[in-house]
Amino acid sequence: MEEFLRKHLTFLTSFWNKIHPSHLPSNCSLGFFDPEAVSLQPDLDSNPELPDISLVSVLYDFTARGMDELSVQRGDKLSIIKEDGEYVLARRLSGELAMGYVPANYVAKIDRETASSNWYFSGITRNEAQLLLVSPPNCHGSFLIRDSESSPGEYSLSVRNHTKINHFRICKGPSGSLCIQQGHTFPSLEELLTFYMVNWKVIQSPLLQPCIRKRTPEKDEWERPRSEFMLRRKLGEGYFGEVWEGVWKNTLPVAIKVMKQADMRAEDFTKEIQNLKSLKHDKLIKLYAVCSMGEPLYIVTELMRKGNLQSYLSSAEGKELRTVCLIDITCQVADGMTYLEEQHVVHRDLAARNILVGNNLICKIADFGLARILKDDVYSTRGDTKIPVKWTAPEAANYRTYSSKSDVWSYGILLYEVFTYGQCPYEGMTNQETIQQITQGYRLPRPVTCSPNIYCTMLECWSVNPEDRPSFLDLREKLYSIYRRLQHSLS
Ligand SMILES: Nc1ncnc2c1ncn2[C@@H]1O[C@H](COP(=O)(O)OP(=O)(O)OP(=O)(O)O)[C@@H](O)[C@H]1O
Repeated sequence: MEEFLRKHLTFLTSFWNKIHPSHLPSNCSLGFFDPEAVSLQPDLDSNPELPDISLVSVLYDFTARGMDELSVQRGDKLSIIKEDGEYVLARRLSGELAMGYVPANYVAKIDRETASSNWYFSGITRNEAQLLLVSPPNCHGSFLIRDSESSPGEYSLSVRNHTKINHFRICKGPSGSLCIQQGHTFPSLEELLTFYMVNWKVIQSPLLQPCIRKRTPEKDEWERPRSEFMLRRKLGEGYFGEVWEGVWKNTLPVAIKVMKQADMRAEDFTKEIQNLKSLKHDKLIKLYAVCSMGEPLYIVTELMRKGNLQSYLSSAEGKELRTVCLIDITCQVADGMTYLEEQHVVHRDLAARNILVGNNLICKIADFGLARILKDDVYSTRGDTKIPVKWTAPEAANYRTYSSKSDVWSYGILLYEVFTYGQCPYEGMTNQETIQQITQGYRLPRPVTCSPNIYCTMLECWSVNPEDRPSFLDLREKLYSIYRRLQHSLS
C-alpha cells in the first residue's frame, strides 16, 4: 500500500519519508507500532548484548505533542533510527515499546560498551548517585559514572571515599576524547577508569568496586530512624514548622521539615506526605524519607540551594536574571503543573514562595500541604481553611471551588511575580480590596520586563470564567515556544 501511494502521490514524498524512513520495516508505522510484528531491542539492564546501532540516553523528560512524537523520561535508553534536523526518530529500548520523534538536544549518545557496563548509571542525578553510594551494600571505594546534569553529553564520576562522596566532571574534547584533568585524556570511559583505578591517588579517591544497583527508597522504605539525620542550619519557617538544611548519614545534604506537632492536624501531615510519596516528576520536589516514629516529625526532601523563588528573584543574583532566564523559570513551573493537571491534582497554593530554586536555575514545585486529588475535576471545601487570597481565583476565594483552572489563575499571578522580580501582587491593597477590585474587572498591570504576548497569556489566566483559561498543557507549549524563539534570536 505504501509503495502504491508513494508511486501515485509523489508530492507527498517528504511526508512519506518522515513516517516511513526507507530503512524501517514496512510493517512499522509511527504511533501505531506493533511490537509483535517487529523485533525490538531488549532492555539494556537485562541483556548487555546490543546490536551495533546508535544508542542514546534521554537527558530530559519530553511529552509527545502529536502521534509522530515519542514521550520519554530522563534515563530512558533509545536507539536512533534516523537523524532529522532538530529531531531524531528513536525507538525505546526498555519499558513500553514505542517509537517516534524526540528533540535531538534531549538525548546524548552512549556507546555500546558503556551502556552495558556495570559502572554506568544512565539518567540518575548527582543526589541519587550520592544516595546509592552511601547506602549498603555500597562502601568505601564504590564508584559509578553517570550523565552530567549541567553539561549534557558529558559524564561525571562519583566515588565514595569513606563517608564522603566525591564527584569529578569528565569533560569531552572536540575529538571525543575524555578527561578529568588536563594532560590525561582517554579515548573511552573504560580506559579512563582503568587509569584512575591504578592511579587513584591523583584524585585522592580509590576506585575499588562498581556501585551496586539499588533503587532510592520505595514506598514502604520511606521511614528512616531520626538518628540518621543531623540538622545544620535553619532555612526558613512555614505554617507547619521549621525547615532546616541537614545531612543524611553524614553525607547527603537534605532539607528537613521539622513539624510543629502541637498545632498540626494529623490529617494535614498525612496529606502532605501522601502527596509527596505519590507524585513523582522532575519538576516536583522529591521526597527522600520521613521520620514519623516519635517526635518531632521530619519530612526529608531534596535540598534546593537557592531557597524559594520569591526571595531568590528579589536577591542580588536574581535581579541579574535576563528575560530568557525568567521565561525558562515559567516553563519549568508549567512543566510540573502540567504533570499535576494530568494526575488530576490541584495544588491550591501555587505561588513563587512555593517554588524552590536549585543550582543552574533548576526550579521545582513544593508545598503540597494544600494539594488535593480531584474527584470530578473540582474540589470544594468549607470552613476556615486559610487561603492565599491574592493568588486565589475568584471562584475559589468566594465559593471554595478549586480545579486545575483555579491553579491556572495562580500561575498567572506567579508570572507577574517572576516578571517583577518577586514583587508582591496588588501591593498596597488588602485582601478584601483585592477581591473587590478583581470582581469589578481590575487586573494587575503589565510588568516592564514582560513582553505583550506573555502579558496576554497572564490576562487569559485571569479570565473570569475558568473554562476560558488555558490549560497548563497550553501554557507549557506557548511559553516553551516563546522561550525557543527568544533563545534562537539571541544565538
Ligand atoms: N527543600 C528545600 N530546600 C531549600 N529550602 C527550602 C526547602 N523547603 C523549604 N525551604 C525554605 O524554607 C522556607 C519555609 O518552607 P515551608 O515549606 O515550611 O513554608 P512555606 O512554604 O513558606 O509556608 P507554608 O508551609 O506555611 O505554606 C521556604 O520558604 C524555603 O525558603
